[in-house]
Amino acid sequence: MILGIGSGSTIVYAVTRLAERVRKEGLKIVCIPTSFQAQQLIVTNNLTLGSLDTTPELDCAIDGADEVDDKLTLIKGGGGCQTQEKIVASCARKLVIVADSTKNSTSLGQQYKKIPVEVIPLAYNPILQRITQKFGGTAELRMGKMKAGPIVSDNGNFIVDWFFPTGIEDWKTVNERIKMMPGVVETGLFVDMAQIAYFGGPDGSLSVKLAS
Ligand SMILES: O=C[C@H](O)[C@H](O)[C@H](O)COP(=O)(O)O
Repeated sequence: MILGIGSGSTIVYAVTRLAERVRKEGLKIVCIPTSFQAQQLIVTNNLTLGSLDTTPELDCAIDGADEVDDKLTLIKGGGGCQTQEKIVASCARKLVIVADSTKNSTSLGQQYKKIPVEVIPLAYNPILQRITQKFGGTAELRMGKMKAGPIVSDNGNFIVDWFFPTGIEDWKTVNERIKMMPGVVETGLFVDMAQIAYFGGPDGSLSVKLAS
């Protein structure tokens, strides 16, 4: 199986379990990373590392999410990895989301208040202005906590966080319009990409949401 490996804190649990099964059951799995973190995760768990250069068609990708609505529209990119995550997910026949129950919502904005957008550094200020002029809300350049200056993505770009207003329903159109702005590399909006989401509860319970 060719499997995309997502980024973030939740995917770590899935990869640990996957590595256990590969060891015990001798599963043959090639893992395609979605970030530097995912690559390290694959290597440190002794899984087989692949790339889109050699395997551009994936059976499945597993990833976390910052919020999942009832249509399985996702907000991703809390860790700034949405561009590679979306590329890998777009190459996979199936996208499976693993998250804790706080990420589960009926409509976006109930849990997570912003859409991360990866941008070419030169364009960050015009993009901050265009997004808020077109759609409202506020937007800011993501700054480092330990690093002085802006966060730089794995692709060498900046991240703009758009704190969107309430009431937006047509996320597909919003996503397309933001993507058309010169300098935008990728948004953290994943529309019609995930087929299934698993949510773990604090008591060990599991709930599942399927794309309609
Ligand atoms: O950029 C980061 C990714 O999109 C993550 O998958 C997302 O932020 C969820 O991360 P976590 O599992 O840490 O909540």
